[in-house]
Amino acid sequence: MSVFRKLRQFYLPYKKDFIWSMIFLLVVTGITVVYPMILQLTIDDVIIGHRYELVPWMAIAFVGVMALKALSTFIQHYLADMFGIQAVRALRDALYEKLQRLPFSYYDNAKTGDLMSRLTSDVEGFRFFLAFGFSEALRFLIMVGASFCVMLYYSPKLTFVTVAALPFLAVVVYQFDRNVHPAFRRVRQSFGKLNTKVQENISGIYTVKALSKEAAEMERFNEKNGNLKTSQLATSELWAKYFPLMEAIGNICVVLLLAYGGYLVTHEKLQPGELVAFYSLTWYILGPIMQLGFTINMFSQAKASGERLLEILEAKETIRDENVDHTTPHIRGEVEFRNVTLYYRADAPPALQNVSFYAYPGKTIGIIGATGSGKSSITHLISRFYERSDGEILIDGRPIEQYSLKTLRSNVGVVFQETFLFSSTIQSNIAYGRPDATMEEIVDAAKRAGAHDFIMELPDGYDTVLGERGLGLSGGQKQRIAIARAICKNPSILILDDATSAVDMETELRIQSALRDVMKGKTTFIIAHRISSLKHADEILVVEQGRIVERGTHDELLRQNGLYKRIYDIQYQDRATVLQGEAR
Ligand SMILES: Nc1ncnc2c1ncn2[C@@H]1O[C@H](COP(=O)(O)OP(=O)(O)OP(=O)(O)O)[C@@H](O)[C@H]1O
Repeated sequence: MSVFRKLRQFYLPYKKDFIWSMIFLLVVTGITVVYPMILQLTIDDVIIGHRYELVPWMAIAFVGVMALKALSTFIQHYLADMFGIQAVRALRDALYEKLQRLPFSYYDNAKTGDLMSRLTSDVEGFRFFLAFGFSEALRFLIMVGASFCVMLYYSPKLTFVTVAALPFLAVVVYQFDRNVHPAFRRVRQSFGKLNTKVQENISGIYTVKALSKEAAEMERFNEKNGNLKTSQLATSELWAKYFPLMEAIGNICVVLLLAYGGYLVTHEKLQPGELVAFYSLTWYILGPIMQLGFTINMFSQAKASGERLLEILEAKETIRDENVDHTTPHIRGEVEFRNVTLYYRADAPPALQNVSFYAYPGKTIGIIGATGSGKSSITHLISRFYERSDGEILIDGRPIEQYSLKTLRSNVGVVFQETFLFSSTIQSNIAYGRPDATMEEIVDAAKRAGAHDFIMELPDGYDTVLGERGLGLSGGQKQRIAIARAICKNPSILILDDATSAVDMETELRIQSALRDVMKGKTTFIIAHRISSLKHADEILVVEQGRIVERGTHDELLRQNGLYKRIYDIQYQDRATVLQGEAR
C-alpha cells in the first residue's frame, strides 16, 4: 500500500472525480441488485397474482431503471477514466521533469529501453488501475455484500446452501492468482527484453550491417520472440485450466440452488419469483469472485509498476542547486582548478588526480593526452556534469557550487565528442540553446562554424529537417552544426571536446580563426588528439592517467622533449622511424 501512499500527490488532487465516480458506481451496483427484485415482483405479484394491468407499469419502471443505469454507467466510467488520465498526466510530467534533473551519473547505468518502458507501459499500468482497479475492487465489495443481503432476506437457508461451494471457488481463485502473477511478470520481462533488443538493433543498425550481423541479430531476436511466445502460452494455459474449473464450481452452486430451491418452491416455502431472483443474485456473487483474480492481478501489476516509477522519482539528485547566488547571471570565463580529484566510482582508480590549472578569460586552453587519460573528465567538471571528489573549482574566483546550474550551464557551451542533433530543422538545432536567437545570429554562428556553405547547398537550406540523430549529414557536417549551436549560445566558456575530429584540417583552421574572433574575452577549451587542432592554444595541458604531466605553449612543450614531443613526432614525422627508435 505504501506505493500508492507515496504516489498520492499525483491522484489526490483529482479525488473529486473519483468520489463522484464512486457515487455513480453505487447507483449502478444498486440498480443491478434491484433488477432481480423487480423480476421477482413481476413473476410473483403480477403474473402469478394475475394482476396483468400492472404489466405496462412494470415495463415502464423497468425501462426507467435501465435508462438510469445506462446513464450512471456512462458517468461512472467517464469520471473514473478522467481521474486516471489526469493523475497519470501529472505523474508523467513529474517523471519527465525528474529525468531532466537527474545527473549524468544516473544515465551512466540507465538503459534507454527500460526507461522508455517505465514512462509508457508502467505509467499505463498504473493508470489502468486508477481508472478501473479501484472501482472494480469497490464494485466487488458492494455487489457481493448487497447480493448476499438480498439473498438472506429472501431465504437464509437457501443462501447458505448456495454459497456452500464458495470456499472451493475462493481456493481456486487463490491458486490461480498465485500462478498467474509470476506468469504475467515473466511475460512483462520477456516483452521488456524484446523491446530492448529492437531498440538496440535500430540504434546500432549501421554497426549490424557493417559487420554483416543481420542473420545473427535475427537469430537473437527469434530467441527473444520465442521466449515471449512461451511465456504468453504459459499464461494462456493457466487461464484455460482455471477458468473452466471456476465455472464448474459456479455451476455446482447453481445446481445446488436449483435442487434445494426447487424443493422449497414445490413445498411452497419459496415463491417461484424469489427462486428466479436468487438465480441472478448467485451469479452476481460468483461473477465478481471469479474476476477477483483479475482484479488482484491488476492491483499487483499496478503496485509493481508504481515501484518502478518511484525508483525514478526517488532517485538521488546528487548535483543540486543549494545556497546558490541567483544575482550573478553572467560569468566572465575565468576557470581555476585547485588539486581536483575525481572518482566516478569508489571501486575504480580516480579519473583525475590533483589537477590544477588556471585559465584567464579570453585564453584558449588545449588539452591533449592518450585515450582514457581524463581529458573529457576535466571539462565534465567545468559544466558540473559530475561532482569533483576533492579539491576546488573556481569560476570567476568563486566556488563553482555558488552558481546555479542554470547560470553555469547557460554560460558554458559544450560540443561533445558524439554529436547529437534533434530530428527538427537545422535552424532550430542551431538555436536550441537560445530559442530567441534571430535568423542573422543563427546564420552568423553557422558561418563561423564553417557550416553556412553546405547548409545553403541543401534544398531547404536552414529549414532542412534532419533525420533522427542528424541522419542525412556527414560526420563533419554534424560536428559543424553542433559547433554553430554552441557559438549561437554566446557562451563565456566554450568547450570543444574532440569536436573537430571529423572535419578536415583546412576547415578546422578556418573554424578556429573564426572562433578567436567570437571568443575574444572569453575562455575556450579544446580537447583534441591532433596536435594541429590545439597548437595555437595559449596553454596546452598534457594529461596522462588523470594527471597533468606537462604544460606550456606548443613551442615550450616541444622543447621539454617529453610526452607532447613524442605525440608530435608520431604525428609529424615518419611513424615507422619513431616507433623503431622506441623499440630500440
Ligand atoms: N561516466 C563514467 N563512469 C565511470 N568511469 C568513467 C566515466 N567517464 C569516464 N570514465 C573513466 O574515466 C577515465 C577518463 O575518461 P575520459 O573520458 O575523461 O578520458 P578521455 O581522455 O577524454 O578519453 P578519450 O580521448 O577516449 O575521450 C577513463 O578510464 C574512463 O573509463
